Amino acid sequence: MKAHSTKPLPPARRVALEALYRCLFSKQDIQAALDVALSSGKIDPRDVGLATELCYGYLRLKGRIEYILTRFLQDPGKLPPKMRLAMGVAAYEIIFLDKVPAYASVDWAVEFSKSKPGSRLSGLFNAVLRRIADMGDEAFDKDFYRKDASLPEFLSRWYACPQWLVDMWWRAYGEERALAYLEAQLSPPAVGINLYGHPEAEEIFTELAGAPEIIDIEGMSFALPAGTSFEDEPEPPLARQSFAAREAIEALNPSLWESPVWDACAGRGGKTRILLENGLKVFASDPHKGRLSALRRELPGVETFEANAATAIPPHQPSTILLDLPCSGLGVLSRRPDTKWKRTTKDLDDLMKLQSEILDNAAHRVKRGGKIAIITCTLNPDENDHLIKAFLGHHERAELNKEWTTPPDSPLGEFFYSALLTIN
Ligand SMILES: C[S@@+](CC[C@H](N)C(=O)[O-])C[C@H]1O[C@@H](n2cnc3c(N)ncnc32)[C@H](O)[C@@H]1O
Repeated sequence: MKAHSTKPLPPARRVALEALYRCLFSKQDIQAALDVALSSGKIDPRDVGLATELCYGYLRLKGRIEYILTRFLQDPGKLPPKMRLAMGVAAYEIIFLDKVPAYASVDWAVEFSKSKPGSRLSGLFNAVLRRIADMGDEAFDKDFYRKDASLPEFLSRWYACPQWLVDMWWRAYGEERALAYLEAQLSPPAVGINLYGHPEAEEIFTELAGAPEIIDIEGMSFALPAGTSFEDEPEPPLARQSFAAREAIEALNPSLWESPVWDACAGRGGKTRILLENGLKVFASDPHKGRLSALRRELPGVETFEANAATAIPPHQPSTILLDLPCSGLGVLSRRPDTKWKRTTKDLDDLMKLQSEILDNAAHRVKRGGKIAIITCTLNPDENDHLIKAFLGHHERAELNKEWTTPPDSPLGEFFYSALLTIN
């Protein structure tokens, strides 16, 4: 007799599995995938919270969980992808979510396994998930992950990162920094908020300055500890803004830049805000229509146009160009943990090529004696200092004024690189 599930999945698990499937198999960004999955019906706010936690938590720890599954399953690769994902999410709940009793996780996952007609997976799900529930502290014991492993293999399992990334960080940054980066990407980052344009910004800042939970304040931005949640999502004129990104641009002293500034990879305008806050006159462009419309909504006074910065001729000659470059995002895995499962080394090569084309075009467009500011949110020397070094190698008129990187022990949990050049 065929086993068929009749019980629908509980809402948070339905949303999480749909979002994770879209994210991992249709390559959608996790937040976009989650927004789509959440839009399919009215969902209790507690379920929204649990679905979000399952998506981000699972993606942060997916490598560790998959290793655990290989220890209890003869051939996890034989499970259909949706089933393997469901087993992984249930395992994540059992190991990492104290507030969900293990039997509840086993229950929904076993029920879900019956939805594949004729597969007889329920016995397997039951057996594997019960063994995981019996692991107790062993799941948090590093020795469990060392079995038959070289050091890089162990690090890849424990820090839930693909091995090419572990190898690259170790090679490029050395043991101490690589371990700091690996550790940081396992937890959510600090929460950053920007108040530019808020009519009561001054009062709010005076109140906030003494608040014990504030990690840092600068200009119109402040950072709160990871996991800080709000009853309602901040709305304009409040905006979420990575405080580490702010530090990267502030390190280049934007208050001393000359206007007009062309923000040539402006996206939704996160950095545009900081430029405006520094009293600069800005015009902004990006090839992505949706992001540019968000910028227009949030910062209506800014002149914008759609453009590829590798080839565009801007409508005015800029004195300064800000290049918040499209990059591999390996410095912000704490915020976007799906990136580590999707990036390939081929992507890194393609991005480097685009970055150097953008940089070359900027060198031709900026006025003589003007500046180019570069920012990336990645930890990959080829997209950071090596990119700049190669640029300086074939642009005689270019001069490096400053380079900056988020310190590895930053409490913000995100890592940026920035550099300032003068084109003489
Ligand atoms: C790191 S994000 C920018 C974030 C934005 N500056 C902010 O602070 O909100 C990189 C941006 O580069 C844009 N981009 C991608 N390819 C580009 C290209 N060829 N020329 C210009 N921008 C590009 C992406 O659409 C994305 O918005």
